[in-house]
Amino acid sequence: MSVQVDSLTKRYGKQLALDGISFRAEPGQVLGFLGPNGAGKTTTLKILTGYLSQSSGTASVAGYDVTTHSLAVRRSVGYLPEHNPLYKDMYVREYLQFAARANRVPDARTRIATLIDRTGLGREAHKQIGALSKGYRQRVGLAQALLHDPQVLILDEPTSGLDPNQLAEIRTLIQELGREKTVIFSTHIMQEVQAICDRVVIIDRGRLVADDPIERLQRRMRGERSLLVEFDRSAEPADLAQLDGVQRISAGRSPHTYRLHLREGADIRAAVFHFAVANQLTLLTMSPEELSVEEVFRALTAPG
Ligand SMILES: Nc1ncnc2c1ncn2[C@@H]1O[C@H](COP(=O)(O)OP(=O)(O)OP(=O)(O)O)[C@@H](O)[C@H]1O
Repeated sequence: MSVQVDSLTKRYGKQLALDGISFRAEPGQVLGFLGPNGAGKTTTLKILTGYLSQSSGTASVAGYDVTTHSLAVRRSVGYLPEHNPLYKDMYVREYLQFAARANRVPDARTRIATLIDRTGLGREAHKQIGALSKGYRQRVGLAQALLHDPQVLILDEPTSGLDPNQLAEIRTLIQELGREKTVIFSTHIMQEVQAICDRVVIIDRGRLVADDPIERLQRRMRGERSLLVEFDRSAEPADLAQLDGVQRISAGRSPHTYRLHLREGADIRAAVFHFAVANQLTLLTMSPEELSVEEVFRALTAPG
């Protein structure tokens, strides 16, 4: 197991920012670390990279405890912080050479050339960092995080503020990196998690609310599955609610459209058809709806 977190808590003065979270991440996996603003994502990632100490609980990276073996942890982990601090007046190549020296990266020249290519920095590599767009600065941060070829890559909101093209490229890169390394990245963009993660950990107000493979998370919420039906005329919602397997009814967006919220495993398609015939209605649409990861996330992290 390359990342192991057990009952981690963190207090900032009186505030409990992390309230006993535990999770694991394995090599060859992209783990999405999801949560609304202030959930505790950055706090967790800083503890994992040895930049912050926990109040209680344990965490280890590549088999090294973050408290007792922080140097070995830093050697095993590549970290892209949320506000990627770069020296703006340095040139890209110069900056990476400087970072490589600081980390005693062997054969730095070749390594830097490989990473400039890998992170798509080629066209911009001759520029000063201050002259780069946000997306290219993120690439410099990624290249830096990868310099010492770490087993574990920890990226704090690596895609925030990128345009759609840059977003697609960085996501592809993260996915590729996930094949060889353990990648943990934080985001509050649900579609991103759906697009590139194998697994998702969701935290909310310092507590873990889900830790599942993407498909399992969706399956877990299937108790809330619904069927959208549309007739040519109004139906009586109270009669529809009588159908076996229906938990409740809500109105659809267009007239004569109803959303039937179903019990887990219920299949009521035939019953809806018979209902239409018995009530002399014409059935125009019948479509099953499944919750997206976004809806699952909202359901799990709703205030209150
Ligand atoms: N240095 C600090 N001192 C006091 N409170 C802090 C400190 N850092 C974070 N917090 C608080 O701890 C909680 C968790 O913050 P954290 O930055 O880990 O959340 P996050 O999930 O990364 O949020 P975001 O998505 O907004 O970046 C927040 O309520 C925040 O205000």
